[in-house]
Amino acid sequence: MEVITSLENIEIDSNTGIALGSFDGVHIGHQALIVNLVDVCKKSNLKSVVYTFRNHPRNLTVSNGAPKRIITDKKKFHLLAELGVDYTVFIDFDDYQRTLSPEKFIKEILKDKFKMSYAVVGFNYRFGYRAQGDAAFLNHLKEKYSYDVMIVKAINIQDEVISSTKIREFISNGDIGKANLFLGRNYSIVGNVIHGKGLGKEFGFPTANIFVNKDYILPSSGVYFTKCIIDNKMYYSITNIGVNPTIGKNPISIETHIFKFDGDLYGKEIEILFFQKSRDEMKHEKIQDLICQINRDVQLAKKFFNI
Ligand SMILES: Cc1cc2nc3c(=O)[nH]c(=O)nc-3n(C[C@H](O)[C@H](O)[C@H](O)COP(=O)(O)O)c2cc1C
Ligand SMILES: Nc1ncnc2c1ncn2[C@@H]1O[C@H](COP(=O)(O)OP(=O)(O)OP(=O)(O)O)[C@@H](O)[C@H]1O
Repeated sequence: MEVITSLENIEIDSNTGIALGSFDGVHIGHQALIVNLVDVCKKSNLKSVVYTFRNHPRNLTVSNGAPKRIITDKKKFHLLAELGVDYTVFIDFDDYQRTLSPEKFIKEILKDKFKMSYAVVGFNYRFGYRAQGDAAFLNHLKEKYSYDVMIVKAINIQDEVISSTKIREFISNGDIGKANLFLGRNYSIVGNVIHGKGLGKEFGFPTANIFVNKDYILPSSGVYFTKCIIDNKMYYSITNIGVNPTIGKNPISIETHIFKFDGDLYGKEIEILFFQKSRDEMKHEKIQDLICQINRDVQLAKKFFNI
């Protein structure tokens, strides 16, 4: 899959089918839409394109700004490539994009630059200046600009429409089961290992502390059953997210105790896959109580993973 970062000199050697949206999380609804896109493109000899933005459009359009992100750009590209997408457009949502009328967006970008013959959008997709365009409008102009439109109906799980917004809520409430169900895979955090307080080793539970930038949504503070991917190898682990109240006043940290691992991880990128929340973070009276509790946490994780 090729990532297109500028609208200048686009060189795609055939007409295209284009899916439109932010696709944060690439959840089950997004996946269904993209499977349809790739399928229709294969049948009609078109290149498949996902048209998305580097920054969330709500950055420029609403006062409380963009929502926190679920996945990294790298992970998004990886998932889209796995689904068979040929090109992902990944450009800045700037004033030019923001002020384009829906019709101009169709003509000047989708038709003139990408030779679009098929548009694939969800039931609730909106686009163009002040979100004036929607799926029905895209349909309305299809003869004028000669393209077809597929409007994907709402994909639900347990009578709830899947959306990135709901998944962010599940994650921040620690409802990992629901987040995983809607994502169609384990929710995960990717980040580089940084230095922590250096106390974990003393307690007998060394932890890899992960740096995550503040643009990302985080699970509620507490202890989670997790697995870690390090250099393409999977390990069982247990992860604490919180301010470590037993130890004093600390900024929020994400730290993972990895089972059967004792290598040096500083500076390395690791991925933590979340399975279930076990408990909330607590302030213990004594350090010894915290150590006993972590021991119990580890036993529960081993039981959970059947190891
Ligand atoms: C499984 C697990 C559970 C934890 N639970 C708590 C907790 O309930 N309360 C708390 O203050 N700290 C908790 N911690 C965080 C420890 O205080 C932390 O690992 C220790 O301070 C070492 O931090 P460091 O990696 O920055 O050296 C937990 C850590 C782990 C790995
Ligand atoms: N559950 C769903 N079923 C079908 N299509 C969907 C679903 N969710 C999103 N889509 C479609 O996928 C494309 C990308 O949508 P978008 O990135 O806005 O996702 P979203 O989950 O609705 O996000 P948010 O909750 O942040 O608004 C759009 O065309 C949208 O209509």
